[in-house]
Amino acid sequence: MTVSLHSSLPSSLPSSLPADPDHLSRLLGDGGSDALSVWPRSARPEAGGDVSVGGVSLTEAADRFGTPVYVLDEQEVRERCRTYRAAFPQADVVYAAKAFLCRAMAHWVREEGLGLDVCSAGELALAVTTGFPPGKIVLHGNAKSPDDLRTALRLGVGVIVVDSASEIARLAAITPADARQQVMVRVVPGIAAGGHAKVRTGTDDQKFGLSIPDGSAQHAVARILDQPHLELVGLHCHIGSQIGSVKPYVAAVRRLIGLLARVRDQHGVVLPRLNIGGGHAIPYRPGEPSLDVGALADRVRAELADGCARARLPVPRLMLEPGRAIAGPAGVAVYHVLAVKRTGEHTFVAVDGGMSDNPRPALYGVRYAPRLIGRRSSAPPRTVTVVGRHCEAGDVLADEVELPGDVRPGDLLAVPAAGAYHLSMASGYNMVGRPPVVAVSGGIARVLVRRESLDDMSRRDVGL
Ligand SMILES: Cc1ncc(COP(=O)(O)O)c(C=O)c1O
Ligand SMILES: N[C@@H](CCCC[NH3+])C(=O)O
Repeated sequence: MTVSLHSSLPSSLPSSLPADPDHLSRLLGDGGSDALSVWPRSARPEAGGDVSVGGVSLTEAADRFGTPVYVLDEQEVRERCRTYRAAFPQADVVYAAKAFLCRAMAHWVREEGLGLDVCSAGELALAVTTGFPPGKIVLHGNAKSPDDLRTALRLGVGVIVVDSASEIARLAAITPADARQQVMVRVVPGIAAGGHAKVRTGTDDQKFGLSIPDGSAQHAVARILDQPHLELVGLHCHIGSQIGSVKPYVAAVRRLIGLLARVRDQHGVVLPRLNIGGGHAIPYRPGEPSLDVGALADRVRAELADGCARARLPVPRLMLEPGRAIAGPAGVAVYHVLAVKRTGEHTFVAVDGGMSDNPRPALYGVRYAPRLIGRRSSAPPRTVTVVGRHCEAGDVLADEVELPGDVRPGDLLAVPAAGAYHLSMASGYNMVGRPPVVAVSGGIARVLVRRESLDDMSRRDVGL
């Protein structure tokens, strides 16, 4: 099966709307068929250079909610959840909340049959207080605080993924005598994969997980098996983020099966579950690769079947944790241009957001594809650098992108693929306030998370 999350527009589009990406691009005046490939599939050109998402005009959304504003296409999120469910019908798919979490998001992924991966008491409490079943939640973290662990036990999370030796004793000490907490061990399989050095977590000698070669993973397994109130249900790995190929996952599965076999040989215990984490790549600019979820499902299933047969193990139940690939492509950020500055070599287009709502270009050098919306321009394109409003020269949102040469203050710029790791990593820098999140679906816009106000910020400042 080959299912690409980006390959086509859904067949259920209203017939009055053009369903051919080439046609959409021509209407938008940008020529190539690739131009809309990184937008939510509901994106449509509208009169006067506007674009709608989920049937809602982005220009109107900017007017109504102010800018910067993050627009999240509910159906895109739901369809992405369904793609995973269809590709992995026998597996537990849990959405990695760190990509983006709010109450509505928790509802959507639950309604689509996914579990949730959280990594703090905060993410956990938000999910549970909004009705997410705690048994479908997995708790992660390389340094879980006492509060994280206590909250997880109190609320009854399904699985805690142990990430260090010291965590085992801490967890065992606070697990109630009449309880048995299910745990997995996070293993480092020794595989380098991921879109940037800062997001590669599959190699030894780093802060995440427990190494196989130095014996830490096996040691953790033995210690957990000694704890009467902990039930070891499987192994976990998360090899990195923004991974565009299935090969590293197959290699990771092979190594984890090796460890499952050693656990069986040493302890006589057959672990029933295997969690291969998330990390599936999405394109941020037209032409960039995405991970083929169908191919991943096929190859992982085949490797599990072969590897387990060779090791004479039953095939464990699979778990996976996509974050970015569910939320990322569903989001579009909309900014107003505040200033345009031409220097000797560059044109800087400064917008009313920046690294406080999207730190990713500054952190990983990620490149985005902003576009002018809300008016048509016939001006020839110019290569510009879209920058933010923050007090850093490195506050760049999109380096070296082509925009119409007459881009000017008051214009609107929309940045697609903005749904993951923007607002969840947003900061209070310069006290500009974090932008709102507006859900769009069926022509209706509704605020999910309101804009952070000066009042919100000043209420925390309680000293004199
Ligand atoms: C343990 C774990 N699972 C899942 C994810 C989700 O990753 P992604 O959003 O790249 O799918 C992460 C973040 O990289 C993670 O650390
Ligand atoms: N935050 C990162 C990836 C790390 C994911 C969490 N382990 C990003 O924006 O791409």
